[in-house]
Amino acid sequence: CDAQGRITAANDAMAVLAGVPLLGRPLATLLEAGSADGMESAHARIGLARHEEDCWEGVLSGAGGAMAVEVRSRPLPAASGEPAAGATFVFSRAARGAGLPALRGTLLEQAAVAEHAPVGIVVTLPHLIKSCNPRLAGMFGYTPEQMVNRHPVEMFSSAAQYDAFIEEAIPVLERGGLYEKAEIQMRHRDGRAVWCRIRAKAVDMDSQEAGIIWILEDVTETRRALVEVQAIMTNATVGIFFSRERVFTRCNECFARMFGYGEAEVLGRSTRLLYASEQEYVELGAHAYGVLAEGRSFQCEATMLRKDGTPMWIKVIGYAVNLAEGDAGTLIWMLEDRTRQKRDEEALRVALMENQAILDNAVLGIAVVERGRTLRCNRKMAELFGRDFQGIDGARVRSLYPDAGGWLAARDATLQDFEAGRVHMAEREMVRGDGTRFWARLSGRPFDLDQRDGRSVWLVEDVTAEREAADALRRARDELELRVRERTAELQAEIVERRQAEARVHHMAYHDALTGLPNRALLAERLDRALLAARRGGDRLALMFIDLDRFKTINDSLGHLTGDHLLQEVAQRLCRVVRASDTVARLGGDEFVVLVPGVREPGECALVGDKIIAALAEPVRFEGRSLHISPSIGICLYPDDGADGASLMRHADAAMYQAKAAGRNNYQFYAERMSAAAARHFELETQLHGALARREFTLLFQPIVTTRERRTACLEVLLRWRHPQRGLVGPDEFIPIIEENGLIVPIGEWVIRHACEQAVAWRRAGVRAVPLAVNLSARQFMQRGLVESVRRILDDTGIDPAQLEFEITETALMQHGGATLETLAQLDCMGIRLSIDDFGTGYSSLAYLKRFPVHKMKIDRAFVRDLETSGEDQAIVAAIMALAGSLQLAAVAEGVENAAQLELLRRHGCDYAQGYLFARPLAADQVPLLLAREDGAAPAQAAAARPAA
Ligand SMILES: Nc1nc2c(ncn2[C@@H]2O[C@@H]3COP(=O)(O)O[C@H]4[C@@H](O)[C@H](n5cnc6c(=O)[nH]c(N)nc65)O[C@@H]4COP(=O)(O)O[C@H]3[C@H]2O)c(=O)[nH]1
Repeated sequence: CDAQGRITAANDAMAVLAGVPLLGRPLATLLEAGSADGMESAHARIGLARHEEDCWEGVLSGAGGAMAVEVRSRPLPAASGEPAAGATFVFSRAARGAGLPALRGTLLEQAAVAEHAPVGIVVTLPHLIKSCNPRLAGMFGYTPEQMVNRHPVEMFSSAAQYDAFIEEAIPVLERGGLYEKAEIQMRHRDGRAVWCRIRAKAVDMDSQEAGIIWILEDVTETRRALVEVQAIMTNATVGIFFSRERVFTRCNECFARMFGYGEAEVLGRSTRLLYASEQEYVELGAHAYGVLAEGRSFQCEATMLRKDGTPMWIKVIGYAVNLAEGDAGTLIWMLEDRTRQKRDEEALRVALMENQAILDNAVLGIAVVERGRTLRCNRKMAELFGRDFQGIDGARVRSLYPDAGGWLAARDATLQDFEAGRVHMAEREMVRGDGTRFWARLSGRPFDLDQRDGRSVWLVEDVTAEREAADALRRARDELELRVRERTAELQAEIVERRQAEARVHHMAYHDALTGLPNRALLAERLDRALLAARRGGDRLALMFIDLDRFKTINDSLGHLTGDHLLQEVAQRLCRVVRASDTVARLGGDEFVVLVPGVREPGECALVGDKIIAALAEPVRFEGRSLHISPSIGICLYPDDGADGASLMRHADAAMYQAKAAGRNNYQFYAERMSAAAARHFELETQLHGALARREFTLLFQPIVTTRERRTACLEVLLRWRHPQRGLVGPDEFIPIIEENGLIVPIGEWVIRHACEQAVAWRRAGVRAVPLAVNLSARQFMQRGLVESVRRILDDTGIDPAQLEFEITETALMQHGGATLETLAQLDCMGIRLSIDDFGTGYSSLAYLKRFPVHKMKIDRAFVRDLETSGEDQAIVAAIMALAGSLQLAAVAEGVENAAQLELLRRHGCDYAQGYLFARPLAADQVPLLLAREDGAAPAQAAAARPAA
């Protein structure tokens, strides 16, 4: 027995005594309780007999029944202080009285044992089977009777094998020893192999006839099982090892490979070498043995070490082979290297954890949806929808939409995309748990594109703020665009305005503000261009200088408004009569210029001149008045009259003055001599300015006489300019100039004053009182302060207003209608007489004439000059006389130079006449002489008749 009391070896006699398999069996189980003190008793005895032999009696309960035995025990040697490794026990039947009955009893017992022994027992004589028990006969397919006297060789595979066996066994047996063979292949009657373990002993060393007793144990099955186990062990893909008391007893190749040990390297060593620490070793052992002791298999996973120290994750399964043997039993361990799986699992676990972490920390809502329900979603999703995790998990997707319409639209669009194998992306309005809405950007895709109605994963992002920001941005952009558009429009308007302003400025710079006609600057440009073209083309061009006759009078008397209107009208008419290629320009005042390029011959210019005169002949109607205007036109030609613009302008101007001198309302072509006249004109104009102050003016007096008596009825006051170099200058030469430049007003006033003073002087000198007729130019007449000025002169001089007459030309009278009437009325009121000068040259309105408080009309010299030869003039004179008669006006004929004229005038009933026939204009000192002559009296003192001034 070993230290635990298990039988480790037994001899055949013992086997016969016991009649049961002994190996591994606790010895105590053979000893009847009470009689042999059981196992404890055996142990105790082994312990007591640690170092000494013992002898005791007990009862052996074997297969054949209870048997009194005497037991001698002897401990196996052990190191000092160590418990015994085991003990040998020698059982012998207790000698309870010797004698035949006892022997017979013994034989019977032995026979019974043999009969029931589970092992084969055979007694052989040399080469002959003497007897055998049924077990043995059965093992080889015979009955015991058939076995007796057979040659043992029949149980061997071959004679040679038999011989070798005998040769091996007999020497041992002959020495009295116990022959043992663990395994030998023998032959069944039917030829199949029977594997046996054999033990043999000579029955009696001294008697060969006693034979040899062989005990054969059929180990065929055991062996097959062992082979099978070995095959399993060899081919297993898991590591397998057997242990006993935590010591390796066996291991397979796989185990050796797994742990890096050679197979033989581990056998006999403690399984501790598999563990990293003592603690792990102890803990796993404690745990495993607890489970195994209950008859259950033990399973666990543990870290174990390879030989080289690398750890492995091992799945461990342990079985106890023989529970009855307790801790000393054999354990089978199967070890599976799950390191890689473990690693994979760990990686998977980490991946899952990472996934979870990603899901949990994702800034997007993430949900897995199947059949309209959320299967799973992350924390952000719950946050987005304001619903707890449980609430949203498994929620109907429909409930995340504010209404059925929104949900159906989303669902249909999703299906469409999924069916087309596309990811569905959209922004939709969704609803939170509390009912509030928000805009979400959704991105969904099916897990498996082949199963479109299967699971899908959705990413959800709250884009409300983003949309609001985008909206705000859009609005801001729209607003900005609007502002930009507005500003652009403003800028464009500004640019247009600026351009217009520039154009206006440009226009203003080059055009006359009143009429819109080109001004002097533009005219100069165009003239230069036209000259260039004419020079190149060898053409002629004409420059026509137009001055409006008596315009200044109209302007001063009727106001600028009327003057402006008149100028505008003239401008329009001029434009109408010229060609588009011609230029009509206004130089200022009443001066216009027409530039006519491409003139072939001077006759063309005459045609233009006629057209202009005709166009202006038509009166201009303005504020109830008919304004009569006429032009004086000077024409010059390039290259005939000048080669450059300046000289052409000068010459046209000169021609214009010539036209004025020629009685106005006509045109004159430039001639060389005109330049001299014009030069003279300018010279006079300059010199006239200081003439009054220099007392260069003087008055002449021309009598107006009665046609019958030729007696002076009146004296016309005629102005002369005593020019320092030129001598006396006639009014026809300078009156137009001072009318133009306005000096007529102060000079005219001087004339009235001086005439009155002269009249007073004559009065004082006793000269006959003859009324003085003073010419009033239109401009003078229309001057606002005229009446006051005359009144002042009357007051200052003390002249009798009845001694004063004013002569006003017909044209001047007719031009100014209502205002004229008022002035005339005021003068009439003051007692001053009025006469119409140059009657017949203007366009008198009878209606006006009737209303004017005039007393005389003077028949223009033009009608008198050829009176005696011109029937036409006579008819005119007759008509004027008839008119004067019907208006009860006195008529005065001017320019009567001969008696025939006088005669005719008389005949026509003209009472008064003026002309060289009677007297030329006289100096003041000659008047008293004339009057005295007429009166037939001595003339008054001329010196005394000079006015005081
Ligand atoms: N050939 C010819 N001429 C004759 C004859 N009898 C008189 N005359 C001229 O005829 C003009 C008559 O004066 P008017 O018709 O009022 O024409 C005047 C008058 O309209 C104007 N005038 C003269 N003095 C003044 C004045 O003090 N003030 C204004 N406003 N005009 C004046 O100047 C015009 C010319 O004056 P005058 O040169 O002095 O010329 C005078 C006179 O010398 C004649 O038989 N034959």
